[in-house]
Amino acid sequence: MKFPGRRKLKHYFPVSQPKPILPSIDVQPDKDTYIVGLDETIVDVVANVSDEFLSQFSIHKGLSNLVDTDTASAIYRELAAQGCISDHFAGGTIGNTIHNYSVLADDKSVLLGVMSANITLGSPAYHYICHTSSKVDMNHLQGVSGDIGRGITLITPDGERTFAIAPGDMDELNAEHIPENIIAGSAALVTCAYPLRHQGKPIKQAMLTALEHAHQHQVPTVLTLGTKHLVEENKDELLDLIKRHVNVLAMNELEAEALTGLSDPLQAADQILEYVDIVLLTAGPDGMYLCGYTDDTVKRETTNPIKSGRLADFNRWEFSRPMLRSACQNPIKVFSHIDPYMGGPEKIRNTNGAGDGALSALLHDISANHFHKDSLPNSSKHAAPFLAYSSFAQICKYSNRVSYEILVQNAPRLSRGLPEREDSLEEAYWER
Ligand SMILES: Nc1ncnc2c1ncn2[C@@H]1O[C@H](COP(=O)(O)OP(=O)(O)OP(=O)(O)O)[C@@H](O)[C@H]1O
Ligand SMILES: Nc1nc2c(ncn2[C@@H]2O[C@H](CO)[C@@H](O)[C@H]2O)c(=O)[nH]1
Repeated sequence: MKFPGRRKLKHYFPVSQPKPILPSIDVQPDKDTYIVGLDETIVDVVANVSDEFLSQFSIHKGLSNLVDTDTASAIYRELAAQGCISDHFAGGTIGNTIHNYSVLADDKSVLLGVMSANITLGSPAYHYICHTSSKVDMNHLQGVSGDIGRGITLITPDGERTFAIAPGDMDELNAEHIPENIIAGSAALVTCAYPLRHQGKPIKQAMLTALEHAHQHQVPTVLTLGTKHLVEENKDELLDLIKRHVNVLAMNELEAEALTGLSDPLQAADQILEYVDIVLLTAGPDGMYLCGYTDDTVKRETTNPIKSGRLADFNRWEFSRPMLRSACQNPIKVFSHIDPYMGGPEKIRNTNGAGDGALSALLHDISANHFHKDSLPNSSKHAAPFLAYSSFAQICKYSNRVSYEILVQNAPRLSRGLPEREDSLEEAYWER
């Protein structure tokens, strides 16, 4: 397990202070630290198109649109005819998140979902496996006779990404295929709201079963909202699911507004904290918010400049570490915000996966805490039952840095981890 590291506020990078030494003799190698992700298995077919192309096929810009096989084939034919397909990547919002987690933590994650039982060269399943980290354990996938999903990812000239999803067999995951013991031993279970839009498909029950197992075994549950119209269309069901089963909720500002009716991210996060323990809210060029709870007795005041928005002095306690609300005797709400790292890349060609990247950093911090607690249960770091290894402010910096990396790489999955120390930072920073 690689640790998330410390980052200076100025650049949000790791600094050179010595890292805590972890015990080497008493680490039990057979005691894995891992997270579990449940997803619709999707391969992204990436193409650059005009805004008119989206209108031609009645595709809503910026959203994830479900399309039938005929429409997907027609779009694909048109893209091939125009010669604008630029790549095939493994995708799926949770597939991306756990791949990135495994790259950042240099450690194992387990993917639950379906996979074509017979994989031929060049098929969607083939591309999925080729582009997934070898640290993602795929031994618990359920075999299906058909194809996994295809997510035609249409990038418009402004860098915005829009999906046309042809589901294939991606929603055929059965509840009987969910391994309770694997979930029970994990540091967190992460899944997304997308299965809710496939009423009548087995994946929805599989997801609920996985969440119930996690809940039963006190494994933190993490849900990402996916896309705005999914939230609008399934709001009541989603809220019910969130209140019953979810500890950490991740979303962008549009999804937060769809859920709460509040366009101000801080106010939306404040309301969502009535249902969950941690909110990760990304807001594109406005950066991101990480909000949650800590106990009044262990709260820590920030030394960063105090910020005010719709909530006054909202980041005052951002140096505190997250806790479950139910683990606090006197819970207080904590809010942290960060602007995009270095103002964001100079040119953004494609924003696909920036939010997934932020979530993978938060998961890394949660699992590092789990690992540290297993290894050194008497450490002062565990004087209270914290949910994460670092403070809200520190996790914000880490998540933001990972989002930046996704944006500059122009791909939703990290091809390498972050450097421990970025020595050339000063030159790179001032040269711009
Ligand atoms: N235009 C931008 N300029 C600077 N930074 C950006 C921009 N867009 C995104 N970012 C960075 O990436 C993070 C996540 O972006 P965003 O809110 O767009 O995620 P998202 O909509 O959930 O993306 P996805 O669903 O594709 O993963 C932001 O918090 C910010 O740090
Ligand atoms: N699981 C799932 N992922 C999706 C869907 N639509 C888009 N995505 C993924 O979202 C990722 C970006 O966040 C892309 O890599 C897409 O594959 C969907 O309907 N289900």
